Amino acid sequence: KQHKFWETQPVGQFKDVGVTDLPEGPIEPATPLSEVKQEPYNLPAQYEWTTCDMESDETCNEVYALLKNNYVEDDENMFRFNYSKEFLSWALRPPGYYKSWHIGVRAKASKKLVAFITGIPARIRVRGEVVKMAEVNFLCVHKKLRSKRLAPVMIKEVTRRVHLENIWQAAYTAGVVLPTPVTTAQYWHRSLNPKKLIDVGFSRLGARMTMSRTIKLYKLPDSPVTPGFRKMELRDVPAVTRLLRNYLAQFVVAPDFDEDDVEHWLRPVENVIDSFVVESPETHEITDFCSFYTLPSSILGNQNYSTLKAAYSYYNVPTKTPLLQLMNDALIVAKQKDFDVFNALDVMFNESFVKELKFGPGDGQLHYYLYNYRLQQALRPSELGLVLL
Ligand SMILES: CCCCCCCCCCCCCC(=O)CSCCNC(=O)CCNC(=O)[C@H](O)C(C)(C)COP(=O)(O)OP(=O)(O)OC[C@H]1O[C@@H](n2cnc3c(N)ncnc32)[C@H](O)[C@@H]1OP(=O)(O)O
Ligand SMILES: CCOC(=O)c1cnc2ccc(OC)cc2c1SCCC#N
Repeated sequence: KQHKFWETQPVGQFKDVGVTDLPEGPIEPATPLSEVKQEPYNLPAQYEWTTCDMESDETCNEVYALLKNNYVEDDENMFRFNYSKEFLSWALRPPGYYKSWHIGVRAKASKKLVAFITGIPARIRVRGEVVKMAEVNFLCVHKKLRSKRLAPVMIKEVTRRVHLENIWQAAYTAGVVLPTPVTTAQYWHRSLNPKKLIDVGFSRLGARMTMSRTIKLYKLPDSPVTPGFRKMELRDVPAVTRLLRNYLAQFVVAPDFDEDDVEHWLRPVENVIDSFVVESPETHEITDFCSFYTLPSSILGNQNYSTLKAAYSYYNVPTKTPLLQLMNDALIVAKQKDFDVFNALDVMFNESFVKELKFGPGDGQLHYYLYNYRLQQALRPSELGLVLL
């Protein structure tokens, strides 16, 4: 397969797969800031760059609408991600974020937003090295402007703006295969509202199964079973940071979260992120943690439903409570909050609970990528401790 753009980029190339004497680490060296292209890349004449101020409600609305109508769909065009405005504001404004990395393209005549790409700063540990990276996400070109080679220009422009901040690596995921995945994860889905999932055509009634039997199969208790299971609060940030840093240390690639990161990424935000701790009733020690984020999808072409309410497993840290029990409590609270499905990737130790908790394997895969950083060999998903939004 010809990758005319990606063959020009400092990423693992398919021709190098299997070559093991290449050194692990940056593929190209950092360059002096004076050598970074100072002016934006050229766009086709009728388009212009714009920086999207995600603190502006109006701009947030434009970004929301572009993604709602033009962002990722599954292969059967059954769903399209419908990130909420408050989710986008949360996802794009972590500690130390750069407005200049929220990049849009407008049609000069209509001023309509027609394309988008974002970066946020992150400290990612790769084996023993903590590397400053950009996490690149929300790459989107309006459906009417596809296959015009706009994406490579968007990617080069975000790369240029990241370079201007003296950052030379990036992390990103995609459903498509590009040069060259560091690992490939599989989605797993746990029905919470089986009737709706069958009605939209995602799930099918099992052989010799009635609807009532299916509903009973996925039934969950009304409340969590773990004593001391409660919503995370601001005062839990130091304890959760300790738990999480210790747990993520066992993975080859993982975020290097400090307390400010934990306060932003893991503190509950209604309709965006839900997180829970287990506080021992005896010692009041925080022993476990679990979290999931809210990412609805538009349901394309169904008479009865327009939106799928999906929860996505985020970071979970079991130390005293078995992971199986902790995740079952996460399912219980997700059901309480009226989610239709609970999704998880087979990263970290997620493989250990999916089957027993009645997840089914998805048919989509999520490929993880590093930009300008070579790993000697691909990872198993269980070696990955990174969840991108
Ligand atoms: C040091 C800092 C570095 C920062 C940068 C790091 C890298 C960040 C990389 C970005 C990470 C984003 C992560 C992220 O956002 C999460 S993955 C979600 C991506 N977005 C969507 O799928 C939304 C719906 N699709 C679209 O909007 C368009 O189809 C897009 C815009 C996807 C492509 O627009 P198009 O009109 O369909 O296509 P052309 O413009 O004609 O361009 C074709 C070229 O684009 C390559 N392509 C296609 N999909 C890609 C994808 N998902 N990543 C990277 N490259 C992708 C493709 O291989 C080909 O190159 P090749 O000829 O070499 O094969
Ligand atoms: C019911 C299970 O499927 C999904 O939750 C879902 C929802 N919306 C999507 C939008 C775009 C999309 O494009 C790949 C997939 C979905 C999926 S399956 C993969 C995500 C997970 N888990």
